[in-house]
Amino acid sequence: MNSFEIAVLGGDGIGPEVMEAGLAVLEAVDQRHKLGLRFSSHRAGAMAYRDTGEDLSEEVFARSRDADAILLGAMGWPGIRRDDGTELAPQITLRMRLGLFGGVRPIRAIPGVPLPLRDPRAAKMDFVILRESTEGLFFSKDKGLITHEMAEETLRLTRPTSLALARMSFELAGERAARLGRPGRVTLVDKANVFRAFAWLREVFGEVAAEHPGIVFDAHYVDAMALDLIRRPWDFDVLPTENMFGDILSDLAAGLIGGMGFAPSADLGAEHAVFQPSHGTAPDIAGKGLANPTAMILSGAMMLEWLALRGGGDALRAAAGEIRAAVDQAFAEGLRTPDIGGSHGTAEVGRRVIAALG
Ligand SMILES: NC(=O)C1=CN([C@@H]2O[C@H](COP(=O)(O)OP(=O)(O)OC[C@H]3O[C@@H](n4cnc5c(N)ncnc54)[C@H](O)[C@@H]3O)[C@@H](O)[C@H]2O)C=CC1
Ligand SMILES: CC(C)CC(=O)C(=O)O
Ligand SMILES: [Mg+2]
Repeated sequence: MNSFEIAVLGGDGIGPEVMEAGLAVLEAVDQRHKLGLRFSSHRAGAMAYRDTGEDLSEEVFARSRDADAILLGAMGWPGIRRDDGTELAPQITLRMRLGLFGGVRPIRAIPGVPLPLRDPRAAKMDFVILRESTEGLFFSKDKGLITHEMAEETLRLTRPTSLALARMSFELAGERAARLGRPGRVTLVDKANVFRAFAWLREVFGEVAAEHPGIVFDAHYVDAMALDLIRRPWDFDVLPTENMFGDILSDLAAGLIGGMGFAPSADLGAEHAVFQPSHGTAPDIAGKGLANPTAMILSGAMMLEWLALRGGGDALRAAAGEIRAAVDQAFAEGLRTPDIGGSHGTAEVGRRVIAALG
């Protein structure tokens, strides 16, 4: 029987709250399908830093690196800062140290969840932001030149990472085209009208596009994309983009499907992967049992699919599909979290999704 060691980093604020519901769902599918999931929890984040002086100790890093996959809640807390004034962000450290360049952030309208856009086509929204997560403007983290007179941060793109991102984009578009029965399309989101780095990135993507003639390739400026994600989000498929652009657009896109509580993510590298909601620690609702754990639950499903691709077998893929179907069914049957005007709290979401698993 397979056995998968999953490192669990609940983190801060609503992180551990949504993690509890996410783990309950994973344990339920594990029991049914005998997936061999073994969870070990570790402390990391802003509160760990406050209490121990380390936000991600070498020991926790090593246990996470050596696990088959990492589940992360959310980390950081506005009041807990480093000496330079920035917040603790061990999730960025994990992305950088484990080479998790591919930030996969799917945006899918869940049937029954009220959407802010009134156009009926909004119910068909199903696209993926592919946020490069180790370079771009975030490359400059802790390296910026800050003096009394100026502050300078640097955006860097490298050829190996850009090629890897392009390949991931076209592979994802190919898989989605086969699954959704529609032509695949990769739309690079950049600012090539102003920065040569992005004109260069278009060329790198063009090289990979030439190897995938069945997939449409085009590019869109990021400011226009912010507009079009509000105006016609149903027209898009796979949207690779630079780290900072992806960070911003993925929150905007989460707003299109009901809020941060519905937006899962996976940070993928060649060897390692972190699965976490796109949201943060939500200090405004932390500790009240109000957080919507759907994003965490769906991130767990993404983890099962990734383990399946790494030789884990079809049971994992089936379990991921069951989780997604159970989430859809629970909302279709009236589950309503506080972020969409309902009153069903974090634990209730977990219970209803588990009940919908059948
Ligand atoms: N990956 C991570 O661990 C991330 C960590 N952060 C950190 O989290 C802290 C708070 O950041 P914010 O800018 O407030 O972003 P946030 O994502 O925590 O919250 C933004 C808004 O979305 C709501 N929200 C977020 N998750 C929700 C959920 N599951 N259910 C219902 N509502 C939800 C919050 O209540 C808030 O109104 C900061 O310290 C930030 O650095 C922020 C983003 C991602
Ligand atoms: C600390 C942040 C960079 C995390 C974040 O906003 C994200 O992962 O989207
Ligand atoms: Mg973000």
